[in-house]
Amino acid sequence: MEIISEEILGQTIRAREPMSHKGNYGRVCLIGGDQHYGGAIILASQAAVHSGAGLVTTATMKVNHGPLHARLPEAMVVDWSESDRLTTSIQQATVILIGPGLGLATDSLTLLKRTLMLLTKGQICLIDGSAITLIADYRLTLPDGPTYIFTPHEKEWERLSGLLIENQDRESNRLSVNQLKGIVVLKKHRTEVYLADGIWQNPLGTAAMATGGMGDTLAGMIAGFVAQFPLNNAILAAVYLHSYIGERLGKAHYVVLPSELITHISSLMKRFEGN
Ligand SMILES: NC(=O)C1=CN([C@@H]2O[C@H](COP(=O)(O)OP(=O)(O)OC[C@H]3O[C@@H](n4cnc5c(N)ncnc54)[C@H](O)[C@@H]3O)[C@@H](O)[C@H]2O)[C@@H](O)CC1
Ligand SMILES: Nc1ncnc2c1ncn2[C@@H]1O[C@H](COP(=O)(O)OP(=O)(O)O)[C@@H](O)[C@H]1O
Ligand SMILES: [Mg+2]
Repeated sequence: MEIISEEILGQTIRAREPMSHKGNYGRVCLIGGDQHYGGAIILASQAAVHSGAGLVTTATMKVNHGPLHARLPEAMVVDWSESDRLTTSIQQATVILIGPGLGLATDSLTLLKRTLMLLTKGQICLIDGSAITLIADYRLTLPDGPTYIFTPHEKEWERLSGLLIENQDRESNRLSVNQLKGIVVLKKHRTEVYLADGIWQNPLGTAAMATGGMGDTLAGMIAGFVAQFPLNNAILAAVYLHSYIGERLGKAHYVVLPSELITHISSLMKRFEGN
């Protein structure tokens, strides 16, 4: 197992080409946010935009449209029950993130199944929060073709892998990850990233980050990073930078609010950008 270090940031976050445009920085489609958890998809969308994703579309329950637009006019919004528009947004996306605040209702399950069916080869699909729980509860199989990134916390990983939290050692995790045919970001105090060819541990992070919405924020950051940078490095850099900011803010704050962390992403990306 290797430890992620600060060099990953300069190696991954590149200075932008002068002639580039938003189309060069990925189209991210985020799906989630029911009537109870609108904040989760708002945070994920903000994190994707602040990480530099070129175009962001958020498919969420209609009740969340006003709040999302008020906080993040950069995002386009789709009513997740409008199936034609949703289909187009998913088909046009280079990166799809499903799960933050999706909820576990029948409609959410239907939406998840429809999304999975629409995915094609070359797309990157991040699976977080409720989407992980639904896949575990209903034993959904994921179509071959897309690249899958799961971002479970330990309890979600227990549901998905069948491994009790106390049995989640690296060897057992590796075997379960291999069966999933995806990348797993196992979130905890010292988050572990299971790539196809190795396991990486994040050395950063603090209990000041233990507050609702912090994982939704990480999911949005990973989505923004994989939309722009090479896959494995993008995941490692997003995980590292999320905790780097969290630790810095945690020195002066008892609790770090995800919405505050998000406001620091872009300035730190600028500080660490490589050529
Ligand atoms: N503002 C919002 O709208 C929020 C919405 N959220 C959404 O709520 C849905 C349910 O997610 P939750 O994670 O809250 O609920 P879950 O029921 O999936 O998991 C939370 C439980 O797991 C346990 N647990 C064990 N190890 C853990 C670890 N390392 N990290 C975190 N929890 C651990 C906790 O004690 C807790 O009881 C998701 O869709 C999520 O995106 C949450 O992110 C909270 C904030
Ligand atoms: N004690 C801690 N030390 C380091 N990181 C933490 C700690 N508690 C939470 N985090 C981080 O905060 C995030 C929490 O994710 P998650 O539980 O999915 O939150 P939510 O679903 O509420 O958004 C993860 O990235 C996790 O690593
Ligand atoms: Mg979560």
